[in-house]
Amino acid sequence: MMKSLIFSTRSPSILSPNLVFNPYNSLSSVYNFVSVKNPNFLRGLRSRRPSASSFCCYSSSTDVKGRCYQPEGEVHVIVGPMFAGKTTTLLRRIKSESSNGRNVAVIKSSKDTRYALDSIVTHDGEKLPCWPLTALSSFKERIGLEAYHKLEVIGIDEAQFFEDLYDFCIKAADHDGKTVIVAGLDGDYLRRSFGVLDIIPIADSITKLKAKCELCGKPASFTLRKTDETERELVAGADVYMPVCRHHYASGQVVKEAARTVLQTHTAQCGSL
Ligand SMILES: Nc1ncnc2c1ncn2[C@@H]1O[C@H](COP(=O)(O)OP(=O)(O)O)[C@@H](O)[C@H]1O
Ligand SMILES: Cc1cn([C@H]2C[C@H](O)[C@@H](COP(=O)(O)O)O2)c(=O)[nH]c1=O
Repeated sequence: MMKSLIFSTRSPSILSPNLVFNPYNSLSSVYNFVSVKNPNFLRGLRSRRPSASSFCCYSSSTDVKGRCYQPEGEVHVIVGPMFAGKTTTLLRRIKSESSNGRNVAVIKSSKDTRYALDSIVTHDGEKLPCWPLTALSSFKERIGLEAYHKLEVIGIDEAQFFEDLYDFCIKAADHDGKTVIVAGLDGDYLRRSFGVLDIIPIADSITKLKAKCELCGKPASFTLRKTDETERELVAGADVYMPVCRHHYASGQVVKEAARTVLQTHTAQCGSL
């Protein structure tokens, strides 16, 4: 069973498998108890000023005086090559939002099976429970409508693998008032746009992180695939990929090309014997 998918860094007292109490919540008691499918659901609304005094709409929240308002959504994007700290940054931002009393949930592409199925895991082993999904469109149904409405921050990791990223972010931020924090690769191993760039026009902030070039130690903005596989999507880690600087990306591609030519010539020669 899926566990701990909406969470807080504070320890909640779980009253029943479906009912969780957040002792840190300072708002009226009506907000303290939330029944959801997930046992680790935790309430906590950050005090936010209502953008309009009293209207109720599809995904409204309620302020301390019980007035309905539509919170303003945001989209924040974290990109960079592999090993740059994208997941680490996402994880910290989510933890910080949670510590500030906001309801958070994290999603990752179910294609990423490298370290764990239902957690986002950094290359250093830090982890956080998440919803592994094939499509973002299924999130609302999976989490349940009530829990979705109460959610304030949604983190998305391995975002390059979601085809419906743009539509989801528009809906979540513009219509449902969620803060969406997206982490993923901006470019593939050929340095071609890898999906996440689609949401730049709807983003409030963009952070491009750098890794460390594995060949010279300089800042690395690109991911070099060490193997000969040519499919775009190839889930793997340091066995297949390495972060490199511009110089070593270019020379790495040249070396790969030369190796391929040598191999092809050799195969052809063997075949003609
Ligand atoms: N070649 C490597 N193999 C394994 N871990 C690495 C390598 N290069 C850097 N790291 C570690 O990975 C961390 C970043 O992990 P993570 O946040 O999961 O990155 P990203 O999500 O951008 O791939 C770095 O702080 C570093 O300690
Ligand atoms: C460059 C590149 C990467 N991938 C895959 C490899 C990994 O499974 C993820 C990226 O993981 P990270 O959290 O950023 O380390 O994406 C791919 O499928 N195709 C590529 O070109």
